[in-house]
Amino acid sequence: MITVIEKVAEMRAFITQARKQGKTIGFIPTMGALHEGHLTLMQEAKKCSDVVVASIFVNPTQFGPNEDYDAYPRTWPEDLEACSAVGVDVVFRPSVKEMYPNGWGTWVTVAGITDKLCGKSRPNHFRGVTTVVAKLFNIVQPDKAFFGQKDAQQVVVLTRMAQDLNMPVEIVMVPIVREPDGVAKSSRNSYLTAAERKSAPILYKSLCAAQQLVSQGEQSVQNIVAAVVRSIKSEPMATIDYVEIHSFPQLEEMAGLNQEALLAVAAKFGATRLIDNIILKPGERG
Ligand SMILES: Nc1ncnc2c1ncn2[C@@H]1O[C@H](COP(=O)(O)OP(=O)(O)OP(=O)(O)O)[C@@H](O)[C@H]1O
Ligand SMILES: CC(C)(CO)[C@@H](O)C(=O)[O-]
Ligand code: BAL
Repeated sequence: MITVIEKVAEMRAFITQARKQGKTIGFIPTMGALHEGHLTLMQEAKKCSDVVVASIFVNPTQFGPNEDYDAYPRTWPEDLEACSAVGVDVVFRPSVKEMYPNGWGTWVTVAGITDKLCGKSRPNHFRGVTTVVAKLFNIVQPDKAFFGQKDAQQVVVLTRMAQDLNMPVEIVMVPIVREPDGVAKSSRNSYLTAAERKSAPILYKSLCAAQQLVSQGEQSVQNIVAAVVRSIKSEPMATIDYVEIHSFPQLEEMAGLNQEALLAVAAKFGATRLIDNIILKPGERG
C-alpha cells in the first residue's frame, strides 16, 4: 500500500523508522503531472533502494514572475495511481505553507554554473531549485536521489550543491525518455498546440544531426552550434533561446563516458519553452 504524507514532521518520523530498520532510501523529487520520464526515475530508484520516496511539489520559488506557476499541470489522482503502479512506497506531497512557512528566509545558491544555459533566461530559477531540493534532502535524507538528463544543467547544479554542502547523498542521472518522434517527454508538452507539437521534433532531430557531424570528425564547437542553429531555424514555429556546448565532468562521469560534451538547446514553440540535450560522443579524429 502506498503512503501519502503531507507534513514534514511525519515524513521525518517515517524516515527515522526506516533508518532504524537499516533500510536504504531512494528519492525522486518531481513537480507532478507524471509521465514515463518520471516513472523511469522511480523504476531506477526501486532497483537499488529498500524504500522509494517520491515528492510531488510544484515549487513556487523556481518560477519567474512571468512564468507558468499557476498554469503548471496538476494531476494529483492520476499521479498517485501512477506512483502506486510503479511501486513507490511513499509520496511526499507538502503544501506551499508546509515548505515555506511564515518567517522562512533562507536560500541555497550555487555560483557559476547557474549563470549559463537555462540560468540566463530564467534568472533565480536555480536558486529556487537548489533551495527546495536542499530542504527535501534534509527532510527525506535519501541515500540516492534520481534526476533526469532532460534537465542536465539541474543535475550538474545539484551535484555541485551536494558536494559543496557535504550532503551524504548520491545524485543519479537517468537518460532522457522520449516520445516515438524523438520529443523529450515533459509535463509542458501538454501546453503545445497541434501545430507546435508537430514542429517540436526539430530539436532532437537537430541534436542527432550534430552528433552525426561529430561522428564524421567535426571538432569545431562553432561549426556544430551553427549547424544546430540552422537546423532549428528551418522550423518556422521554433524560436531559439540558446544552443550551447559545455563540458561538465560530473555528467560525463555519471554517463560512464569521458571526453564528451553536453550539447543543450532551448527553444520556444509559441508560448511554450522546451529544452533538450545530448551528450556528444567524440568522432574519428584524423
Ligand atoms: N523525458 C524525461 N526523461 C527523463 N527524466 C525526465 C524526463 N522529463 C522529466 N524528467 C525528470 O523528472 C524529474 C522531475 O521533473 P519535472 O517534474 O519538472 O517534469 P518535467 O516533465 O521535466 O516538467 P517540465 O520540464 O515541464 O517542468 C526531473 O529530474 C526531470 O529531469
Ligand atoms: C527537482 C525539482 C522537483 C525541484 O522542484 C524540479 O526542478 C524538477 O521537477 O525538475
Ligand atoms: N523540469 C525542471 C523544472 C522547471 O522547469 O521548473
